Formats: sequence, structure tokens, C-alpha cells
Amino acid sequence: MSTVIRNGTIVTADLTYKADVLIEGGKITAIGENLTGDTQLDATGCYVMPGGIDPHTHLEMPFMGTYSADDFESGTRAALAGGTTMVVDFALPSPQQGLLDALQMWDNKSGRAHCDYSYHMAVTWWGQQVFDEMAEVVKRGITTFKHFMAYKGALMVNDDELFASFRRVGDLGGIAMVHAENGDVVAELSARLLAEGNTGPEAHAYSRPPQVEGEATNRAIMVADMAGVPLYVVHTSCEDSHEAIRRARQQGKRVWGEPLIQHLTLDDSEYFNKDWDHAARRVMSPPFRDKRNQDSLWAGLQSGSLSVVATDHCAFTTEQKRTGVDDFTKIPNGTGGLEDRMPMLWTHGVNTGRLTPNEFVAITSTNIAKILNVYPRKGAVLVGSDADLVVWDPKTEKTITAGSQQSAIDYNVFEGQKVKGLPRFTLTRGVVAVTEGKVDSREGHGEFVAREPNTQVNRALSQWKELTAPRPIERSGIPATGV
Ligand SMILES: NC(=O)NCCC(=O)O
Ligand SMILES: [Zn+2]
Ligand SMILES: [Zn+2]
Repeated sequence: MSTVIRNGTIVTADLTYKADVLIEGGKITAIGENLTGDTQLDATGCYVMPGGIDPHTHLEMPFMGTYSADDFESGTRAALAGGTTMVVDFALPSPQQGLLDALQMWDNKSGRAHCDYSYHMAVTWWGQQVFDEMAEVVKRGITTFKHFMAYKGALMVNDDELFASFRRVGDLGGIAMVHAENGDVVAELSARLLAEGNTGPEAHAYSRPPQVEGEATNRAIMVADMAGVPLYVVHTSCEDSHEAIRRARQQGKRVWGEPLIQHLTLDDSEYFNKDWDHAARRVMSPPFRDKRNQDSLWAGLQSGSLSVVATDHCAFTTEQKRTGVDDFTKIPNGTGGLEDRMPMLWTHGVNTGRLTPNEFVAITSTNIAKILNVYPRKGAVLVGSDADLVVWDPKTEKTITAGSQQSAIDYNVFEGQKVKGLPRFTLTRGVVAVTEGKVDSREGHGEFVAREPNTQVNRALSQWKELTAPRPIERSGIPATGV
């Protein structure tokens, strides 16, 4: 049984050309002119692109006394509806829980996925057990380890733990990841704000100014450099953090920054909305920023100092958000975006001239596939690649509304936004899952994608660190002591 996508224009991170794509057994088997297959998908007027990869999701995650509302079923269905064909979720051990135990919990949940998925492992505490189990985690194809520098008293790790873990990740050929906010300062500012009667959702933004992110990003970069490990900074939201990443990259450090579609397109005025629910639904960390910071993120994507656009999809219902009605620190942190990332980025990026279609593919799919070492199986339109594809119609429009979304929650932070550019078809390993807005995917179709450690970047960095490591100086005439 073969499928051919006909009459489209293939758009990859570096090429744009007209060709048909033949798919057999879930893989791309030919690219060329006038191909035929058992089933034909008409891509006239469309771009045929690698499906999106969202490297930052929290599906059914235990967090702040509740669970994020979208699970692997609804979350991956939402992903496909928006043209995303792979998600990478965070396995999150609770403090003192073993990594392998947490992995088992995530395996129990992910069997319901509609599209392919992988995991990052979070390091939420430090000890011999964590150190030992990290090796087995890597053997199981999970090579990226996330550290929270915020959420003091819950997930946060201190600098000594950060350094020890980063060294271990480096030795295992993995990549360190950070949620970069200074958790001590956030805790202090939050307590002060509450004491002064600032209890509303706007105080969430006051408690996490750009400086807390800039400081932590810079610290993480320096710690990673001393530990000799590549670093991936999640949800880069502001110039202070971007500046640290940009400077590090200019110095030759192996650092990547990941802005979110929310930070690129929504700003901090949302928190001043008179409607408590409206503001609380948008509480996430880091918070939305002002236009100046947004411009910095867009410039970073254009110039290459920022590499990937993700969602940090961590959706809570209005009811869940209301847990913090008297105290902003109790509002579950997180927003959705899986279904909207690609259409919103196309609309605000490609349709405005801020991004080229090739850059769009790079930052939604190819760059992260390379960073995570799944390229060219994912993130490519090449013979032999998985047929995770989106046939993108740049002329189709819709208005985003919670009423028609796949996500399980009762609102959408992009409600009312008009988007132009949507999937005509989304294919997951060759199977058509979405046709013109209609989702017809299969629960359980998604497969785990194991990843190999020791990427080219790891090897290059280790080689350089070895070459420049401190060495004792060979001396011949050492003066005698006590003379
Ligand atoms: N970002 C957020 O507010 N919630 C999800 C957890 C995290 O990534 O910090
Ligand atoms: Zn985070
Ligand atoms: Zn996150």
C-alpha cells in the first residue's frame, strides 16, 4: 500500500523545489516527478514540509498539586491537528523518586499517543541513585536531562547539584537542559508581593522579572562550560536571557535557546486584564514579556542566535487555575499551544516577512531533530526518512477558538486570533491523520523514538575540552626545599 503526495512544492530547511513524494511502509521511498501510488494526496498550491517537532511538552504531568489536563491522547491529537508529528515530553521524578521509576510512569501514559514521541529526563534532586540511573536512562535512548533552577522547595536544584549533574550528563554524551530562572530571588519576591497584598495573577509577572531569567541563563551557561557539556535553554523569553545565549554562541560555546510561540505572540498586558480568569489562564513561567523582549526573540530566530520554537504545552483548566484565586503562587503554571504553534508561527513569522518558509521549517523541525540526534529520520524530506509530513496550505484561514480545539481544556490563550496557513494533510509515519481540519488519527499509533548519545557536537566539545584541560607543567629544575 503506497501513498503519493502530488503537485506540491517541497520546503525543507535549505531547499524549495517542486516534486512528488512517494511513501511506502511509513517511510519516504522516492522523491521526483510524476510519481504514482495506490492513494494520491493532492498538494496543489501547498508546501510539503517535515512535520513539526515540539521538543517541550508536559502531558499529564503531576505539578503544583494537580495534573496537567492534556494527556498523551488529547495532547498528541492536538499536535497532529496543527501539523506537529512528534513531541518530546519531560519524565519528571518527584523528589527522591528514582529516574527509572519515573520513566516507567511515563511509559504507562504514553501508549495512548497518536504521534511519535520521545522523552527528556528531569533531574529534580541529586544523589548516588540519580547519578547511577542516568547511565541506564541514556541506554534507553533518553539523552537530554532537564534541570529546574526555579520552583524552590519543589523541583529546583542548587548550583552544586547543577554542576555535578552537568558533569555526569557530559560524561554520558548527553545534553543538559535548564529552566533558567533564579528560584531564590523568585521565592523572595513572591513572599514580599504577597505580604504587600499583591495576590492577583499580575503579581506572577512581577515576581519573575527578566533579570531572574537573565541571571540564571548566564549562570547555567558558565556552569555548563566548566562542566564541558552542551546546553539547551528552554523557554527563552527575554533579551536578558537571549543576550547571554547570543554572547555564549559568539564565544564558541555549545548553547541553544528555545523561545515559545506564546512569548513570541502574546505580551504581558494579558496579566492586567480585569477578568481574573483571563489573566490566570496565562500564568506560566517565565511570564509573557513586553514588545521589546518579543522583538529580541524574533531577531534571534532570524539571525540564528535562537534555534527552536516550542510550546511548553502544559495546559490547566479554568477550574484548576482557580486554586490560586487568593494567592498567585498557587495558580498552576502553564499554558497550551500544541495545536497552534505552527499556524501562529507561520502567520506572525512567514506572513509578515520575519521568517522565510525555509527558516520556518528549520525552527519548527529540522534544527531540533539535529540537536536531539534524530535527523534525518525526523525533520527531513529525504528518501529513507519517516513520512512525518505536513502538506501546508498557505491560503487556508481560521480563527482560533477553544470550541473547536483538540485540547481538553475549556479555553485557548490564542482565542480570537486569525491565522492564515494550516495543514491540508498531516501524515504520521505515512498515515494520514488530518485532512483539512478533520482529525482522523489513531490512539496508540505513536511510537517511542530512542535517541543515541554522543552527537557530533558532544564529540567536538569533548575533544576541545580535552585539548584545553588543565595539565601539570613538566619542569626539570625544581628548587630543593629548606635550603
Ligand atoms: N512553564 C510553565 O509555566 N509550566 C510548565 C513547567 C515548566 O516548564 O516550567
Ligand atoms: Zn520550565
Ligand atoms: Zn516546561
